[in-house]
Amino acid sequence: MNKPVLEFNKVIFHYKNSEAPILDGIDLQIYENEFISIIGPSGSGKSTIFRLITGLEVPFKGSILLNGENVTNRLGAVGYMPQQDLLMPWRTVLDNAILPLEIKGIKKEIAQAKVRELLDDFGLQGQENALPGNLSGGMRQRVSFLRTILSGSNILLLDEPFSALDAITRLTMQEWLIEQWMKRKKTILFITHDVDEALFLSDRIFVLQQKPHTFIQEVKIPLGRPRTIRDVSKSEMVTLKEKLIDQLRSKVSK
Ligand SMILES: Nc1ncnc2c1ncn2[C@@H]1O[C@H](COP(=O)(O)OP(=O)(O)OP(=O)(O)O)[C@@H](O)[C@H]1O
Repeated sequence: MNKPVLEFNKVIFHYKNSEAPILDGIDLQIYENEFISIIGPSGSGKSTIFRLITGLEVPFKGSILLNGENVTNRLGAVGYMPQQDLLMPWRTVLDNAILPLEIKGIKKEIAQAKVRELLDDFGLQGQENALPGNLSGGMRQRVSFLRTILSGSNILLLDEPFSALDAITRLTMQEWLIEQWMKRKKTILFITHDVDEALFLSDRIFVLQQKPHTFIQEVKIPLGRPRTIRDVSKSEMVTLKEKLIDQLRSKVSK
């Protein structure tokens, strides 16, 4: 960990059609190769933070720096993977995956060759001509992640990517994601409602409190890497989990 790749400096934000502030002077630093999860009750502002990072929304005051620069159009500068995979049902795996390269104007054959190199790593070997409707949920999310990686950005925003998967597939996908993250040296911001998932994956967890947020509470995960799912059952992790659940529950009941 060294230089911040993403910084919020005193960011104040409310939606145009509402006076109610969501962020009220937030400072954040996210470092190279970090894995950060964001948890918080529904409506607490997790997706709003992603919308600000991508530039879909603009701070009322303050600045957001990406790789040290105050770029106004950040949409193409970060990789964004939405909750729904948004794969085009009429396009094959290969042709869905090449989309970010096509948008950049790269020739179809060159883009396809680049995707083919990655199919093995993404567990999609032999599936390149399959249509999304014939893939399992886990495979669809791997195609979607492959597309996000091909954005070429060092910062990836993943919005609850595994929430629709069954428990076993979800665990396999979490382990696979960590492998890919370590191999590709990306910085990941990951929204989840699942405390276990956040504990297993993250270096730090941002816990969203009551709106408006004047600061964001963060929890450092006391586990090294590589880690296994069993590490999350260690007594210190169980205590941390209970603390996080209590905090989230108290916010919901307020
Ligand atoms: N386009 C919008 N215009 C006005 N208010 C909005 C808009 N989008 C979201 N909000 C409000 O901003 C607040 C934060 O919403 P946001 O979607 O960021 O929450 P979230 O934590 O991602 O919720 P969830 O977990 O349900 O996805 C909510 O009160 C929501 O109603």
